Amino acid sequence: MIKTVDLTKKYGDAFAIRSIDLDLKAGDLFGFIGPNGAGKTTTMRIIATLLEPSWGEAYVCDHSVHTAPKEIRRLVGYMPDFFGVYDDMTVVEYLEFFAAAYRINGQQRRERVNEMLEIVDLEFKRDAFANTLSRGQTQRLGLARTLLHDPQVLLLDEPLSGLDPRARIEMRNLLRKLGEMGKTIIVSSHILPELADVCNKVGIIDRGELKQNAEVTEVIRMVREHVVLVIQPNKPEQLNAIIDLLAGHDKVQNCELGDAAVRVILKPEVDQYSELPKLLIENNIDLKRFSEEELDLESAFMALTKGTSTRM
Ligand SMILES: Nc1ncnc2c1ncn2[C@@H]1O[C@H](COP(=O)(O)OP(=O)(O)OP(=O)(O)O)[C@@H](O)[C@H]1O
Repeated sequence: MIKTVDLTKKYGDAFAIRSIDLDLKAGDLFGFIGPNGAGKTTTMRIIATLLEPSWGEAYVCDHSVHTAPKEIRRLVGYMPDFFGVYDDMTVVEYLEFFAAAYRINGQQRRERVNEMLEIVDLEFKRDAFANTLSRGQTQRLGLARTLLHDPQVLLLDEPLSGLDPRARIEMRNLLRKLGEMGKTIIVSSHILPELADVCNKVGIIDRGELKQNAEVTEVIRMVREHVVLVIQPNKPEQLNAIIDLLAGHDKVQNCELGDAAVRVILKPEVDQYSELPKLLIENNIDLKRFSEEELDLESAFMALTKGTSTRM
């Protein structure tokens, strides 16, 4: 769906981006994370055919930005980080104006605009002046505008920035919904946790270079060399008995006593451990919880990118 090869943009002697390789499939939701000035906007503007690379290639659905920019523009919806709304237009008029620019006319235009308002949950503001919307509502209006021509690919530059926590949750849910609709989405942010639970792939860009680019599940796997079990008995007085039973086991590296549970770190490469719960039950441990500890994406990335810019 989106592919870039050795994509590079220089301004004078300075590299805005350097040799960026991306490969995104239909339905991918790619979190493009990096500090201010890292090169996110530059990359997205090149894919959107708004900026020419110094060298390298970018393809959308196998169309090259060099040879088929018109085709790409039909396939891509780009939402810049800042965009203006017109003072004297209502929400509906604003969307109708842009729908007309996409040559969507008549009854189809009205239907399309209504559909977009429903997707971004702005029907209740349809007759409000666009410049009276909150920041979150304005971002959703921008997204509705970006979706008007039903693009397969969405490039969203910092859609969560400046939103309050509630608006952020709403926008994240909206991103999920668009992912479920099968769109391929690149969404940028300078804050990792904002995107951690929405995306299936994540890349970290820093000073123009892509430092990490992987499936979210892969990142977690790379970081997690050891399976960590969380074992909680119904009766806290059995915590020590759990440690006594497991500490010397040949699959167990270490046990840590917590307030209500024991964390059991297995030896590297051990991922089969069915004998452990059996052992506990045979020794009359009354188990409330026996599960693998979940690792969140932020911790995973922090572990992987030690030494990367601290500006994030
Ligand atoms: N027209 C330009 N002339 C010179 N340098 C530029 C130009 N546009 C961008 N740059 C530089 O290229 C680098 C990448 O900028 P870019 O806007 O892509 O970063 P970004 O990751 O999108 O940052 P932000 O989150 O602040 O938008 C920056 O160092 C920026 O100063």
